[in-house]
Amino acid sequence: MTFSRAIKIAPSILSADFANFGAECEAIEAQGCDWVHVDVMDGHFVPNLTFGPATCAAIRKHIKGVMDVHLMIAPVDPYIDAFAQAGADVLTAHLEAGPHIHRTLQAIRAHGIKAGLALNPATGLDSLSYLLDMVDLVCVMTVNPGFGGQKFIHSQVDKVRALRAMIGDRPIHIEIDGGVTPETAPLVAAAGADVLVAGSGVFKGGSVANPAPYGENIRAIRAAAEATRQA
Ligand SMILES: O=C(CO)[C@H](O)[C@H](O)COP(=O)(O)O
Ligand SMILES: [Fe+2]
Repeated sequence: MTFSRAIKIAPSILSADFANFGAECEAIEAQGCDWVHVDVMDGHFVPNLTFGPATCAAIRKHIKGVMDVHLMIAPVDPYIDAFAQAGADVLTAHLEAGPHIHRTLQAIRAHGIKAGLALNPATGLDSLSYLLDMVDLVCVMTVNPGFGGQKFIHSQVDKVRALRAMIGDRPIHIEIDGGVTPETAPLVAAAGADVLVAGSGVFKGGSVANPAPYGENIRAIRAAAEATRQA
């Protein structure tokens, strides 16, 4: 993975057909997405359950590009090895998921993959200043984690702007997760985000049998984000 601040669209398969993940991943890649975002939920850290490392390993075989795994689980440390071995290119843990996030990030990087740090909407940037040499991606949650299809939380745009200033020239991605649409994408892109996760915003209107809407949705989000970058 070479580092670039170009806009990347990362569809969240939380909004895909759960009985058809392989074909869904192939469809969104064929329709022009950049990364595939995989949401792991444990029913404890967040009030919803999805799947574990075996499903991630199965999905991996159907993704040619970057598999971006978002762990919404606590504790997280006992599962880092399993998700790394499942083929994650980026493995993201939550700052709020345990008392030893520095150790968690070390454990992810020990696998030679990118370490991501996710922040809930109510979490500030203070602790991050001590972790900047340990992260390859910071994920700003623009919804409370746990469900797709929620409304974008506008207070997070200022956080993205402050994060952009804090990161400076370091090769760290800023990822936005939750409520991304052609209306909200320009706000976060202008503030400095480069990875835009979108679940409902990409999958709406389409299916494996009719994937063209996936491409239209991806292009609409990308165009809106890129327009504000150039403005
Ligand atoms: O991590 C997540 C939820 O916790 C999902 O990635 C996120 O919600 C994407 O879904 P949508 O674009 O529909 O908001
Ligand atoms: Fe996510």
